[in-house]
Amino acid sequence: ARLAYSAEQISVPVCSSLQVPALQLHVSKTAMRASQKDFESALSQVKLLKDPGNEVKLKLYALYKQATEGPCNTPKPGVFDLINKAKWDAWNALGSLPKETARQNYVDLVSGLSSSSDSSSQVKPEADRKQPGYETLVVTSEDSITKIMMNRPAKKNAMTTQMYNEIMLALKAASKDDSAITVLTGNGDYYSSGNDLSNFTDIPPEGIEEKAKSGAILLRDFVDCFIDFPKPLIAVVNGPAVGISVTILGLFDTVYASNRATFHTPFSHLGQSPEGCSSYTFPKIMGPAKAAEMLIFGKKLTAAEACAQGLVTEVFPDSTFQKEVWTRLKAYSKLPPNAMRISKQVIRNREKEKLHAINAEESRVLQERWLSDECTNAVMNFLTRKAKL
Ligand SMILES: CCCCC/C=C/C(=O)SCCNC(=O)CCNC(=O)[C@H](O)C(C)(C)COP(=O)(O)OP(=O)(O)OC[C@H]1O[C@@H](n2cnc3c(N)ncnc32)[C@H](O)[C@@H]1OP(=O)(O)O
Repeated sequence: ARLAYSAEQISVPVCSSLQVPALQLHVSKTAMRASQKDFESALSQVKLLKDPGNEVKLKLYALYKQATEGPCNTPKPGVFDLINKAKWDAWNALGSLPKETARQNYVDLVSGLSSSSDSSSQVKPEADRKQPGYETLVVTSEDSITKIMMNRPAKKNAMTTQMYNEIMLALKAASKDDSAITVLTGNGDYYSSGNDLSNFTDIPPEGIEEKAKSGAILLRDFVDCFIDFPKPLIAVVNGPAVGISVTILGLFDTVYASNRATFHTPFSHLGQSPEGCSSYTFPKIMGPAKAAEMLIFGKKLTAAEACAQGLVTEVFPDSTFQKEVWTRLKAYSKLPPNAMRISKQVIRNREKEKLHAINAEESRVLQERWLSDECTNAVMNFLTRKAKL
C-alpha cells in the first residue's frame, strides 16, 4: 500500500492542510511566544523544500495535526481509503503527545530537512569531488554511484601498469564504499585502446621472462577484481574499445555504448591470445562462431553488432549518450542496494570458481605468448610505426 502513494497524492492534502492561518493555532500563551514564531516560519519553510518523500510528509502531517488539534480525534478511514488511512495512522501513532512537543518536533524536523537540502543542493565541481590518490583515473562518488574514469585521453586511455593498479585500488574501494553501483568509463574520444603496448619496453634487469611473469600476475589480479566485484558494475563505453577493455566486458553486469563505439580484440595480429575470461564469456554470450571471429580473427564490431550479439546491453546516439545513460543510472542507483547486490550474487556466484580458473589459464598462456617472436615483432611494429612513416 505504501508504494501505491505517489508524491503528488500525498503532497496535495498534506500541503493544503499546512496552509492554516497562524491565528487558528490553539496553543498555550507561554509556548506561543517562544515557538509559534518558529512554527510559523517552519510552515513557510516547508513549502520551499524539495519533495522530502512520503514517509517524511506523513510525519510532518501528523506533527502538524497534533500541534494544532491535539490527539487524533477523527474516525478511522476505511481500509481502501489508502491515503487518508496512512495520514490517520501517522497522526494516531502520536498518541497523547503534548501539542507543544509536537510543535517543537515539527520545527526540528523542518530545520533538519532544510539544512540537508541546502547541503545537497550545493553541487561541487567535479575537481572538488574527485577522490585523491589517482594519476591515471578520475574517481568520483555521488548519487550513490562511484564513477571510475580512465583518464589518459591523449593516449586513447591505453592501460599502463599504473592504470591497472589504480583500477584495482578503485574497485576495491568502491566495493566497500556506500555507493550502490559502480561505473567504468573513459575520458575523451576513446573508451580504451587496451593494454599500453609500451608496457612491453619496460624490461627489468632480471630479463624478459621476469617481465612476462609479472605481467601475467598483474593480468590475473586485475581480472580477478572484476570477477569478484560484489556490486552492479556498469561499463559506459563512450567510444572505441580495444583488447582487454573489450574482453572484460563479459564480466560486467550492464554495458551501455555510444553508437560511435567499436569493439576490437586484435590478439592474433599482436601474436597474443584472449584474456579477461573472454575465451569462456564470449562463446557463452554470442555463440562460438561469432566469438571465434572476434577473438581469433580480430573482427571489429560496431556498437549495433555488439548489441545484437549480446555483448552490449543498449546503444545510444552519441549526441545524447551521456545524458540518457546517466539519467538512467541515477534512477537505478536509487534501488535498494542490498537487493541489487544479492541479485548480482545469485546471478554470478555459481560461475566464480570457474572464471578464476579460466583467468589463471589465460594468464599462463599469455605469459608464454609474450615471449614469442610473433608478439615481439607485432609490438615493435606498433611502437616504431611513426618512425617508419
Ligand atoms: C598486463 C596485462 C596485459 C593484458 C593484455 C592485454 C591485451 C590487449 O589489450 S591487446 C590490445 C592492445 N592495443 C592495441 O593494439 C591498440 C594499439 N593502438 C592503436 O592501434 C591505435 O593507437 C588506435 C587505433 C587505438 C588509435 O589510432 P589513432 O586514432 O590513429 O591514434 P594514435 O595511434 O595516434 O594514438 C594516439 C596516441 O596514443 C598512443 N596509443 C594509443 N593506443 C595505444 C596503446 N594501446 N599502447 C600504447 N600507446 C597507445 C599512440 O601511440 C599515440 O601516441 P603518440 O604517438 O605519442 O601521440
